[in-house]
Amino acid sequence: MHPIQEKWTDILNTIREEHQLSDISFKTWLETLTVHSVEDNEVTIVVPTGLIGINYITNRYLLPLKVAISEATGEEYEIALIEPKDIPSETVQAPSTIINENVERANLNPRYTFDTFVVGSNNKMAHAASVAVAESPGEAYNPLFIYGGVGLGKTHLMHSIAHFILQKNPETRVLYVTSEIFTNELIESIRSGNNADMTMTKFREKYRNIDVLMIDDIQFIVGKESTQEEFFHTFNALHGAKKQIIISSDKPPKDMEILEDRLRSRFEWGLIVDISAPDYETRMAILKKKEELDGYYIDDDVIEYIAKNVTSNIRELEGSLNKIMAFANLENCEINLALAEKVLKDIISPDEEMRVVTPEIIIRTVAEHFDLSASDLIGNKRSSQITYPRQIAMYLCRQMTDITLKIIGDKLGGRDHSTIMNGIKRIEKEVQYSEETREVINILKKKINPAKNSLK
Ligand SMILES: Nc1ncnc2c1ncn2[C@@H]1O[C@H](COP(=O)(O)OP(=O)(O)OP(=O)(O)O)[C@@H](O)[C@H]1O
Repeated sequence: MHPIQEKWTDILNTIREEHQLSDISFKTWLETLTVHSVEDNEVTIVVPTGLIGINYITNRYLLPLKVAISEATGEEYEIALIEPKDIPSETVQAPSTIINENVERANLNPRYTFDTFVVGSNNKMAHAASVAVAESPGEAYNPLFIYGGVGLGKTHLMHSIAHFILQKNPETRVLYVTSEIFTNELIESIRSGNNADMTMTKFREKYRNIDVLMIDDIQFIVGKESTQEEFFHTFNALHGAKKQIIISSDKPPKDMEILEDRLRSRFEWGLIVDISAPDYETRMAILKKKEELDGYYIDDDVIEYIAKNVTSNIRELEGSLNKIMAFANLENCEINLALAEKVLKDIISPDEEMRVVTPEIIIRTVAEHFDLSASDLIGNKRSSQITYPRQIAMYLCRQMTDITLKIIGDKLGGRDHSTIMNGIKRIEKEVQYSEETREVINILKKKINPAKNSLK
């Protein structure tokens, strides 16, 4: 073993001490580095966070690394940073996170910290980019645009960034809002003139007088002209003043069809990272983390059963575990595989005979999937959070049952057949161009009729 490899931990710890690195910085950027080889005075170091990590380390830690290596060995070395994919035989540890116990802020979920975020192959880049932004808001990547499917951890990452920034500097003005809140406040300020709690001046003060703006689920401003217009000016004001902007969405800017081009191009100025569905190992790790955080003890076969069968949505993965715990508490019974199978039979039932699919099953399943109630879908509310699931229900009723448009309309709150037709057409179109919608449809079909629609 080369002396640099022997002394590697000490070299990293020297940098940590001399530069007074926080635990999260150290664990994300340095502790995960491994020395691949040392040849002709060049040290090749593997960076598990890929290109994001390589850029970040080059800017921040290259010199400290050179100095620490030269202090430890008495010789000067050049450094080459490579991605793990360039050394296929190497296994590299994923970056981990730290305990960060004391952060609790209004509007932020206290549990959504880097510490409780499990890093896996599905979110490694998004996590690394988030840590980089948390460490140097307004400098590293601006805006940071995080996209991915439903319930995959975008909000969790955004809150983690906010907690981290506030913990390091409690004076920082961090604002986290959903795009729905942004839109509602804008509407209120326009509608109410100067007599309201939220006048236009107050609205602009609120959104422009801050250091970090986080807008969750930006897809909901698509198609809303005045919201896009105001957001465009908010964006420019903040970005021009080097304030950090973090945006989440269910799809990348290029796939947001009716987004104004000038906004799309701004979203593409910084860094765009995605979060995909977790693999089996990550699902296991997330369940174990939850078990640890909630102080449960659950047999591995139960955890494995959930991880194997609930594959595409982390909210649902956690929900499955919660459901089992709640049932066991209520019934005061032991948590075992048989109980898990019983409690989760609506979600997971691979061996079940093909069930008869009814519109009621479809409506209930779609509502649950989107965290709504069946009466939301049947009712008259027309917000996009409800319209989209309602149209999905129309589409699935058409696809999975033999009933007529008229009966689908009756089941969905007495809607007429042209409304149903339009809803079905919209989803048919989305299925063609949106991978996201295709995925949602697949998941729902599997939930509605697991025996017929198995997912990988
Ligand atoms: N990598 C992870 N480690 C631990 N928990 C996770 C991870 N990813 C997601 N979760 C958990 O899954 C749940 C859903 O995550 P979150 O709300 O962040 O998803 P989202 O992508 O914002 O969803 P939506 O598209 O509905 O807004 C949360 O309870 C979150 O803590």
